[in-house]
Amino acid sequence: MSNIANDLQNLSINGNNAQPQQQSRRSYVPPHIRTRPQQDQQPHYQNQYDSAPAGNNYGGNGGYGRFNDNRGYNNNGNGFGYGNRRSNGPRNGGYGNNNRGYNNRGGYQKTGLGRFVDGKHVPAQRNESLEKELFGEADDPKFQSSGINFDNYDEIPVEATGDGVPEPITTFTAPPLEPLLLENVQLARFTKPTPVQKYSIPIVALGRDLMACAQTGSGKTGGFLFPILSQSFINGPSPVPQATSQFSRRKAYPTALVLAPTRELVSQIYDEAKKFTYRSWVHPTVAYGGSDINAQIREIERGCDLLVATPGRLNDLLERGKISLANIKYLVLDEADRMLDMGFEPQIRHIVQECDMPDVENRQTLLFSATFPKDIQMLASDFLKDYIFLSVGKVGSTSENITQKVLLVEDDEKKSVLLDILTAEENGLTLIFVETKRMADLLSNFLITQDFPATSIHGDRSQHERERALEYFRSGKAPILVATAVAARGLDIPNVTHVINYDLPSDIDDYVHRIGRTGRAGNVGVATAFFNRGNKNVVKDLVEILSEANQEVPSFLTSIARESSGRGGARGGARGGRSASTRDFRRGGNQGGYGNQGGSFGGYGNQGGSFGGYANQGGSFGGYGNSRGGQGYSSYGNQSSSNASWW
Ligand SMILES: Nc1ncnc2c1ncn2[C@@H]1O[C@H](COP(=O)(O)OP(=O)(O)OP(=O)(O)O)[C@@H](O)[C@H]1O
Repeated sequence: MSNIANDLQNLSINGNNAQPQQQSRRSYVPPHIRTRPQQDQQPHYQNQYDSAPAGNNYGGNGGYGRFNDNRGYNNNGNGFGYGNRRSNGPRNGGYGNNNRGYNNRGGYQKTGLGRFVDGKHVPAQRNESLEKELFGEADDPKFQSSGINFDNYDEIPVEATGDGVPEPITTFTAPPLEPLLLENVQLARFTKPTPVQKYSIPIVALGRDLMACAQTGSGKTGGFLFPILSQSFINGPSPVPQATSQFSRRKAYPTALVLAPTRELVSQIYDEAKKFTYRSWVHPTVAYGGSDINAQIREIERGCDLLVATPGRLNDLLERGKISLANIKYLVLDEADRMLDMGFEPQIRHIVQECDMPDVENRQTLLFSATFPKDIQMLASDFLKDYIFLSVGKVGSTSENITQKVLLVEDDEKKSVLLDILTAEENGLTLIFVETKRMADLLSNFLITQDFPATSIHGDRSQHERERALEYFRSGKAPILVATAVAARGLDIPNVTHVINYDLPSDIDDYVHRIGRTGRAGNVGVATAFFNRGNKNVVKDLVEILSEANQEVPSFLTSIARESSGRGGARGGARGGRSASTRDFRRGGNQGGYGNQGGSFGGYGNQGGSFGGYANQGGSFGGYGNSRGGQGYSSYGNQSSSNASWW
């Protein structure tokens, strides 16, 4: 075995054993804390545990934004934060004393934070090294740069439905964007908005709720970050409720909450948030499971205006009283269809409806995804008020920047076909999706023994191993990553040139998200799927997806699709078929389909009743209501929660 293969084998599976001793003894440091410049960490640590230094010691620290503000800590007179609390010193400030909430709280400022003074946003000084860290330099391969087809996004038809849809913007300008946000967008080298951004910016500025569906890799993250940050920079922080106890003083009151399904995705959104909040008063924070909660709590206590979190970890923080949602103005569900399917829906409902978040009328709710099955759209209406539905291209469609190939490969031939493909690969990163965690391990080990530099990511690996696998993949040290569905959504890794569906997923929407890891930001990519009769359940949808994106549909696929619909048994799109979920469900003209949807939902719960069965069950909206509360729905829930464990 080659050296690199040896190396990678050590890294690949259960890498703990293979770790050099020295490294394994080091305690785990979450990635968002790892990259913090040294000068940042030191004062904070002291500040938190030692007795507080005099306020003005900090005042001189250029670049620390609010420290220089006489109205901030210094003015409150009590020195800083926690040290002070411990020593029971007089604690002035407190919450609600002024409108700058967090300024009174911590004692620590991250480099580059600005202030909001007398109704005006005062950005912090520029900081060259931080800028370089956040935005890189032109052509830096670590950062995704837009590809040759970026301008083609303009040709994708956009449909915005709902009352009073505002005109989209066509360029990034201030106004309507707040000037600092515009500067940060320029630092990120974004020259013009993608379609979803063109619409979301004025929609959010108008105070409207939004359900936005746009193709993978077409800038949805900016689609929610830009308008929320722009509005926040303009409006400043909300006053923080008066503290009722010593403990509640340490609670964070974020203005914006972004929820996403995986740890890696929240981490990535947080990195984006760091770029676009650069020099602003908005302090982004991240919280996700699998890493030290106390470190996250300390971060949160330093200030948390925009929180990016996975639902499980957020619930934990809410239970511990570390976060209050009472000040939330903006709630975002990224990958919203996943967040509202039965794996996550109870947790989301708890966070949104059973804690202290303002109700739907008193917050703005933004849902984003590349896919929005109709049943999920219906469920989502519970969380939205008079919203605008935005679809860029056909809902759930794939980007034409991805060349899709489907090969007929029997299970026992998969390994050898895969080796052929990988041998022919020249450069770029290859992401291989399998259905089970076990298979992810087996296949990555197999590839390593064949001298292919591979690693794997799945839910049974520790957070440390998951992050290391991604890091090795991103950097090209292990240009082959074998993954379960945990890597299917949202991840934005530059230079992924090939996605291989070694095992096809059973839900076509998962296919859409998986192949969307390539062909992003106007770049091109290839997606290859291994198909055999075991995948009949997705054949119809697959044919539809390929045709919609002007891809070649192999003849074997058409005939298997014909066979399947002839028998009436195999139908893709477990939740109503693609044709039933391609637009705003509120739009009339297909009430019948709506009824059918209800039926099919129940059918799905029953795990694959025949098409005839669906038709019989459907036909009324009441059917949907019944299935939601009844057998069908809970079966569906089980299915999805098991999803969470197999990814
Ligand atoms: N206006 C823009 N100009 C250039 N690049 C952009 C622009 N907006 C976003 N990008 C880049 O496009 C890439 C994809 O964006 P993003 O991750 O937001 O896609 P997405 O639509 O959320 O995809 P997914 O559905 O997979 O989550 C990112 O690298 C992002 O930096």
